[in-house]
Amino acid sequence: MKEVIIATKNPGKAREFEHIFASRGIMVRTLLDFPEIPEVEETGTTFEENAILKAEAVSRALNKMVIGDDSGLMVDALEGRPGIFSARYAGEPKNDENNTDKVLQELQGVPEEKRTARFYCALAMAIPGQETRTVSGTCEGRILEERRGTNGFGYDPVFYVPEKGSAMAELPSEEKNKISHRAAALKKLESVLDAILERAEES
Ligand SMILES: O=P(O)(O)OP(=O)(O)OP(=O)(O)OC[C@H]1O[C@@H](n2cnc3c(O)ncnc32)[C@H](O)[C@@H]1O
Ligand SMILES: [Mg+2]
Repeated sequence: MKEVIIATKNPGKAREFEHIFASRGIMVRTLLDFPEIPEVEETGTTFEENAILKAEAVSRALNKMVIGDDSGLMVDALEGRPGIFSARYAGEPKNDENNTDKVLQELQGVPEEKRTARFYCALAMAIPGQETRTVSGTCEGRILEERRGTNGFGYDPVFYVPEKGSAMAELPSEEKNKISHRAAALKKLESVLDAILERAEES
């Protein structure tokens, strides 16, 4: 069976990649399957740099093709924060609940029309002996005043998706996976990825 390795320890992301790839008959493995690989330090100054750091470190460790995902929430009224610091916005250790509370607090009193935001996802594909490629995708929305829904992960309960009329966390995973920043980025990797997986299966 075709297989793709994603350099993530985030179970929410892992689930999404599993769903997206399962529909195409591809099995996903993540760092949750390789507990011996240490967490990669995200020292980059952009989503792309961090995605590359994760993909290349794990690709070197396993000598295989690996995809890294660095993503986050950018809120206009907060000048793009939490941005690349989305995972640790409320401090260490990272905690989705506290991060979401912090964004809600910072936006207290900000009217609906000024609560615009977007999710951003950078993906890096590292292949041994080749130059790493990056792609990105976004998903536009705005920040709600309180949580809605229990699906998804991270900031999904406070992220309203106008085209769906619901919070991201109210959408079933099939719906999120059609419109998400992650799905948009992955679509741009599709053709390259298919070619690589075909070749891997033949050899
Ligand atoms: O680095 P890895 O191991 O992949 O896991 P992480 O959780 O640290 O992931 P990031 O460094 O990319 O940080 C992304 C943060 O942005 C948030 N985020 C990313 N994608 C999201 C999504 O689809 N829905 C909600 N929140 C998301 C999420 O809360 C993460 O903590
Ligand atoms: Mg991280």
